[in-house]
Amino acid sequence: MTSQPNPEPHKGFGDLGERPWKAAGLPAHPGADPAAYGRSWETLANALSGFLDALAESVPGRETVEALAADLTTWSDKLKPLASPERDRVFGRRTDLHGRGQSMSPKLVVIRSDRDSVEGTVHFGSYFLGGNGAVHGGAIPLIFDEILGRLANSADRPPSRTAYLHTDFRSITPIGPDLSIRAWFVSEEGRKRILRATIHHGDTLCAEAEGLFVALRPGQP
Ligand SMILES: CCCCCCCC/C=C\CCCCCCCC(=O)SCCNC(=O)CCNC(=O)[C@H](O)C(C)(C)COP(=O)(O)OP(=O)(O)OC[C@H]1O[C@@H](n2cnc3c(N)ncnc32)[C@H](O)[C@@H]1OP(=O)(O)O
Repeated sequence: MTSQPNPEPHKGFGDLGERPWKAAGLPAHPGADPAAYGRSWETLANALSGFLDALAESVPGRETVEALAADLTTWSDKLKPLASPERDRVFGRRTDLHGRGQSMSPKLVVIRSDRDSVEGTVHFGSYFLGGNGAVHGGAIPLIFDEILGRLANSADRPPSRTAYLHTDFRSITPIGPDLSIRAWFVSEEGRKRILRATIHHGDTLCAEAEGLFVALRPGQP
């Protein structure tokens, strides 16, 4: 399987657009216009991730904790009235940005992608600490589902969902450094797409995964 690298690899990588909703038989929906935000949504997503890392690392005094809780509550109260249906939301839907404009999984920086494979870097901040400098064992399948799921749904393929995701933890995945991440198609037969991925720190294999993604039948959520 060979194809040309995408010159702007993160732009639209795994962008499902309206396909999931169409597959589920829902009408097209305008959604939020990413262009309306300029770079500000990216700045917000970076600030949010940076905040979570700083909070995870800090040992603040009681006054700071109380002030922070009050500030966060003020922002939640401002945002709650702006809640919108899933298809209109921006958080996690900005596939034109590295990291999709969200903080739930670490930022995936796509360096190269084509129809059947993708390569990039991932960096786990302190927010994703399990213990003793190693990434939490649940955060690793999270980034594997992200990269495999996006690749499985790339290049105008009909939307699919993860049926299984098998992860092998080969050595600790360190918090802090940029790690190399790679994913590729193994096979694509009927509705079944099998893909694999690896995470390396330098030459050390940290973790590897295999996922089965099954294309949704019409009306499947
Ligand atoms: C659509 C996405 C919408 C997102 C839109 C937002 C845009 C944001 C942009 C970017 C996002 C980033 C990207 C992330 C992507 C992440 C994706 C996920 O994590 S999805 C959440 C976790 N997964 C579930 O919740 C699935 C729950 N399970 C199901 O819904 C069904 O089980 C499903 C659809 C997977 C299959 O069910 P059946 O009834 O349609 O099909 P059957 O007949 O069971 O299976 C078909 C074939 O697959 C095999 N199969 C199914 N499950 C298997 C398994 N666990 N192990 C082995 N084989 C399995 C079967 O044996 C069968 O094979 P034979 O045709 O007989 O050869």
